[in-house]
Amino acid sequence: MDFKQYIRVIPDFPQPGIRFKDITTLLKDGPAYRAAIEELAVFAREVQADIIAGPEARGFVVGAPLSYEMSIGFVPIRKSGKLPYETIKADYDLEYGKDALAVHVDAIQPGQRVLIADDLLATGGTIETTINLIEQLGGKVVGAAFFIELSYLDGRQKIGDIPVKSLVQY
Ligand SMILES: O=P(O)(O)OC[C@H]1O[C@H](OP(=O)(O)OP(=O)(O)O)[C@H](O)[C@@H]1O
Ligand SMILES: Nc1ncnc2[nH]cnc12
Repeated sequence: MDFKQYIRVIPDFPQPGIRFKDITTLLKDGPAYRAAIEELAVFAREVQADIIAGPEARGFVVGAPLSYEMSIGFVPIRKSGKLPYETIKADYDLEYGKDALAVHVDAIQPGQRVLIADDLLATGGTIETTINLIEQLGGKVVGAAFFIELSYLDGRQKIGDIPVKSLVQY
C-alpha cells in the first residue's frame, strides 16, 4: 500500500519552517491503519520482539495496536510527571523544542527483547532517549518501527546498529 498518500503535510506547524507530517488522515482510514500496523508487525516478528515500548503520545497509536496484533505487552514511555509509580527519566531535544520522558522502573524485565514503536523518526532525540531508558532497565532493544522517517534529519545515526523499519520516507 502507498501509505504516503494518506499522510497530510502541514507547512509551518507548530512553528515556521517545520513541515508537519499529520498522521490523523491515515488513522481515520480503517484499512490503511490496519495495513500499516500489519506491515510493522511483520518486522516485529522478524526481530523476535517480546514487548513493545511506545513514547507518548503518537507512539501509543502505533505501539498499542501493534502489541495487540502480536499478543505481547505494551510499555508506555510517558512525558515526565505523568506516571504514578517510581520512574527513571531523561531529558532530550526535539525538532521543535525540548522535553523529558519517563518509564516505570519495573516496566521491562532484564533481557526482554523490546521493539520501540512511534509514528515518526525526525532528529532521533525521542528514540535515543527511549533506547537509553530501556537499556537502563536491562532491556535489549531489538528494533525501532515507524510509520514515517524524515531521512533529511538523519535520526538513524542516533540509533546505532539497531534495525529500523519505516513505511514512508521524506
Ligand atoms: O525524532 P525526534 O526529533 O525526537 O521527533 C520525533 C518525535 O516527535 C513527535 O512527538 P512529540 O514529542 O511532538 O509528541 P506527541 O507525540 O505528544 O505529539 C513524534 O511523535 C516523535 O515521537
Ligand atoms: N516534521 C514533523 N512532523 C510531525 N511530527 C514531528 N515530530 C518531529 N518532527 C515532526
